Amino acid sequence: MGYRGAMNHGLPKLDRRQLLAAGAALAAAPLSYSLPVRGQRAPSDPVRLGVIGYGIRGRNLLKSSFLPNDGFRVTAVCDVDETRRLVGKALVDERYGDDACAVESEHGALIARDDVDAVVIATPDHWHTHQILDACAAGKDAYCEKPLTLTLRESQIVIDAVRKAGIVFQTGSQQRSEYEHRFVKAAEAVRAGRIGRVLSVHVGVGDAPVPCDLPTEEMEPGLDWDRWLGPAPMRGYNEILSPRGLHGHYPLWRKYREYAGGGLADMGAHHFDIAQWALEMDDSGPVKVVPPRDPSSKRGATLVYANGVRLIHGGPHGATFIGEDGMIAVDRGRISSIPGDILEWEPESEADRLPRNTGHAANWLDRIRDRGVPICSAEVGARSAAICHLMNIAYIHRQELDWDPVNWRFEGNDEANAWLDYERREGYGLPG
Ligand SMILES: NC(=O)C1=CN([C@@H]2O[C@H](COP(=O)(O)OP(=O)(O)OC[C@H]3O[C@@H](n4cnc5c(N)ncnc54)[C@H](OP(=O)(O)O)[C@@H]3O)[C@@H](O)[C@H]2O)C=CC1
Ligand SMILES: O=C1CO[C@H](CO)[C@@H](O)[C@@H]1O
Repeated sequence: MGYRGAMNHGLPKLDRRQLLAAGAALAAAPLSYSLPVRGQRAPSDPVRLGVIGYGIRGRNLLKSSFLPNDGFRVTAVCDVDETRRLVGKALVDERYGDDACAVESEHGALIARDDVDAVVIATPDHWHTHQILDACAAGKDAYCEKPLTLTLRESQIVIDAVRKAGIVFQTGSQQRSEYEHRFVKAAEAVRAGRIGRVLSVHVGVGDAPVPCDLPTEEMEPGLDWDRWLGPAPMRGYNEILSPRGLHGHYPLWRKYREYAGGGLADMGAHHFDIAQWALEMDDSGPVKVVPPRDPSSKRGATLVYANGVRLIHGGPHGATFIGEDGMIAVDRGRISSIPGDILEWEPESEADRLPRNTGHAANWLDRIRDRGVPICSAEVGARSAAICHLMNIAYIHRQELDWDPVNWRFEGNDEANAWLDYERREGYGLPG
């Protein structure tokens, strides 16, 4: 087909008079008219999903959130490991009673598929930003696991890219939607001043990451190790990073700096996220980074907000809010307060209530349908991840730093601005 035909999109040829008449008719058409997106699909049709990364989280998300929800139809699964993508396909096909689920070994091919409207990204953290940027470039809505990014620079870039692409984006920080809304209740109460002026928030999560020093092991066939590494430095395979077979544990790539932010970011992405929400800092962040006084300490790093509130790494698991008039402690299975009646309260107006979603994936689906903003937008996720990165920088570099959450820079410290990102493998540069 020649160039002219390729641009014709199958429309009948019209002469100038017919074109003018068609233009006038369009101008008179109701403003609510919108062109069909991706074929002729109705808004109520199931959203066709492609899943990138079928590890423990990809599997659990499919089983608990996406396959049971008729608003989604999973059409393709991608994993760098052949066994895993085939097992993913089998799970999907069993659910729908057919053999239709496609498998892809490369996420770009999955994103480009015509039968994929939106993607779920459940790969290790070092891949998130690249896969989000590819979803943005294709204009496909995305749900990406936490921590949304691996570096501060990535956070800034992801916010910008998602905004420009106009995709409906949900970060997988499901504490804002699930766990019987305990975190919603805590955030609502802090925001309403139930503990008085907030003094500090203590977040009990794991350690900062360490450089990867694992020995090289022999690899099973069927794994594209080069793609597993992606932007991270080239190194040999090790089963700790990419366990063989269908494992039932959370792999420990989480511990290593090249791929993740340690235990601190792994659960910190959830609990710092709740702190940011309760402090109404979703579109901003702290302005100071303070390392612990003891240079060998693995707890005590502190971020200070412009209003003086201190966010401290350490304390009971979950998030503990200390205010002038009381405290609230919250984790997935518990919520408590001192005095005890702080939580026996309902917001006075609807404006003070935070949403009680039926589920985190369901919230994404609702917003895909009305093209609204999900509860954990890219900015929310990227800024909560940024808290983890700032905390980790406090442990790794042990310097007091001034942070500018608007311009994403350390103020007056060029050395620190070199820590905004890490050295990526060739071919994995970031835009800008
Ligand atoms: N919100 C929550 O509650 C939870 C969130 N998570 C998050 O989910 C993400 C995944 O974690 P988890 O499932 O534990 O990790 P896993 O290592 O179990 O799963 C990741 C999967 O992605 C595959 N993979 C790696 N690189 C690529 C790539 N470029 N393209 C496609 N597939 C790839 C891996 O392959 P291979 O088989 O070779 O390793 C693996 O199968 C993380 O960001 C984690 O923080 C995790 C648990 C719970
Ligand atoms: O919620 C979660 C449960 O634990 C996992 C392993 O630490 C985390 O990765 C995850 O985000």
